[in-house]
Amino acid sequence: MANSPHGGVLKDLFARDAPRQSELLAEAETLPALTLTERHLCDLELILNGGFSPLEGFMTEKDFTSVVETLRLADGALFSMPITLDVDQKQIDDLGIKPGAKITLRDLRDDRNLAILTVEDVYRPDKTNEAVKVFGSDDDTHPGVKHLFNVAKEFYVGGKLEAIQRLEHYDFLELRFSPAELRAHFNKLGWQKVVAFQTRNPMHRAHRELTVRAARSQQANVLIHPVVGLTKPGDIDHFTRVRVYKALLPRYPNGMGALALLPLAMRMGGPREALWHAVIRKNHGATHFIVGRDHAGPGKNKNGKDHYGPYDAQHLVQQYQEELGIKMVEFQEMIYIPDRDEYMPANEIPEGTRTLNISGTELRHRLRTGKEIPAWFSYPEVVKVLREQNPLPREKGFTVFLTGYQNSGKDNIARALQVTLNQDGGRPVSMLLGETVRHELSQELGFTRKDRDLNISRIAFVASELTKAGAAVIAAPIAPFEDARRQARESVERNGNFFLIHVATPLEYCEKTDRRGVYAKARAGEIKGFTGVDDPYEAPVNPDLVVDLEKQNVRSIVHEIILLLEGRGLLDRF
Ligand SMILES: Nc1ncnc2c1ncn2[C@@H]1O[C@H](COP(=O)(O)OS(=O)(=O)O)[C@@H](OP(=O)(O)O)[C@H]1O
Repeated sequence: MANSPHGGVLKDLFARDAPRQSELLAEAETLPALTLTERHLCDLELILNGGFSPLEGFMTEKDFTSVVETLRLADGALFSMPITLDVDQKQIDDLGIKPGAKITLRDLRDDRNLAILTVEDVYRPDKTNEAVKVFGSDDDTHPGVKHLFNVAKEFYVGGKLEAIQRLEHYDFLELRFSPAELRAHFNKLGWQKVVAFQTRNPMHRAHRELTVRAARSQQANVLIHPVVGLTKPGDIDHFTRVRVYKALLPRYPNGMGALALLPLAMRMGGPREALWHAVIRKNHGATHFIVGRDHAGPGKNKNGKDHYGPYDAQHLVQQYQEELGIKMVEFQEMIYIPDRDEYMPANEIPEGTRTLNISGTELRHRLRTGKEIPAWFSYPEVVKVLREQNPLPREKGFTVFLTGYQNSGKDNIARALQVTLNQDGGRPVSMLLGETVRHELSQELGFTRKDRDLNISRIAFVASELTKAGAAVIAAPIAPFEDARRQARESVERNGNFFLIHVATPLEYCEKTDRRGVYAKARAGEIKGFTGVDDPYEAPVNPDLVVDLEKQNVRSIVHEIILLLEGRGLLDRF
């Protein structure tokens, strides 16, 4: 049997309200609707499916104050994290949010109505007190504090919820289990004891050894229960992590491990967060919960010290585990002993034993540079997933952006560069010549500054998307304005390397060698606002390379560009 839910009853509001779904759907259409943020959606999903049992809605002022001050709801049940719905004055006025009113809660991603909230109260929290009591300080280097002060709105709305329909997910559906589903799963498997492991990071061999040991010590099974809602800014995206967990799962002894995803919005609240995590795992049927060193820690504070002591979280969970009815398993750091080719808990290793470790920084370095990641540290199938997510420079796209006067030779350089890159292979090469873009993307645009800027921003958008997809992009518009070129760089650099090449062939030379007679027409006033004649060209301030076709030939210029690309490892073969 799975562990009993916190408070004895699983508050599965989806199940409770399912018989009234059509009625609630119709009612929701008639009510003012509040569009929820990503964070609200995570909280809502876990209130509606019972992950936050015994909650049946967002906290009223009475519950909020009690949780902040005493780690308990007003009725005395343990609950360490405030779960609040924040709104601003305009939303209160526009939607008529007041005690007794009903509000539809809507999904920002697809506009579906998810729940109806019956407002009990609207209150203005003391955020500084909340930060200090919940997170331990008002230092906004803490992501939870930062959210509270900079993102959360001024008022909280408390009240009970009625569930209309589930949030739609499109990724890893087979791994998304509600508490009821997970409990049924454990019961089906006959699992009596389940040790839950919380994580927001990829898992390597040390984590596998640790969880297996934890399970064996309790004669239990393991639930890998990673957070796929919101984690710490800068974390590895959940898509990659879930692929890692899936790759790791077969490495557990036969039938020992299960994997389920938790759509939680973490607050990085250390001890209080650990206790909250334990409640959530109990609601999902776990009997044991692993709490490690610096559990849900947010990192360093403004004085460069950790926000929490390394074992604060363990101490708090320990204090309440009996009352809560879920047993904490302490996470001992697992260290590799090369002479025995095995992992051991840090506190059991005899002094003087040779050990090996790879730090997070070192791992990132090895992934970036393609250096070996040994099998004692991680399984090859896990490393493969991480490598796919950290392509080496030679596997990444880039953009070469040539700017210069009409007939400066930029188009010829672009074509010769295209041939050279095609010869070497490895990536698709995409050309965005000024003329092609004007014909395919910007037919309606003229040559005012506004139109030229819009033309360049379209080129930048396409170049950026192609760069993301791994192509070598060669763009060659006149692009006479610094600002537009800078924005193009910013846009592409979100996805890969950007090289600005100033084709600085002097205007006189461009004009002298113009076989198409375009400059002559511009001089004669037949073309107005022509760059170099009666419209400005701002020379780039920080080009990556300056070339000049009056002094160099196309071949030597292309060679210079190739050297530039090589210098960044983009053309490496090995
Ligand atoms: N007023 C004016 N100023 C500059 N250029 C003009 C103008 N009118 C037409 N053309 C022809 O349009 C081509 C340049 O367009 P671009 O898209 O590269 O210019 S920009 O980057 O948007 O400023 C370029 O053509 P190609 O040389 O065939 O590319 C110009 O000859």
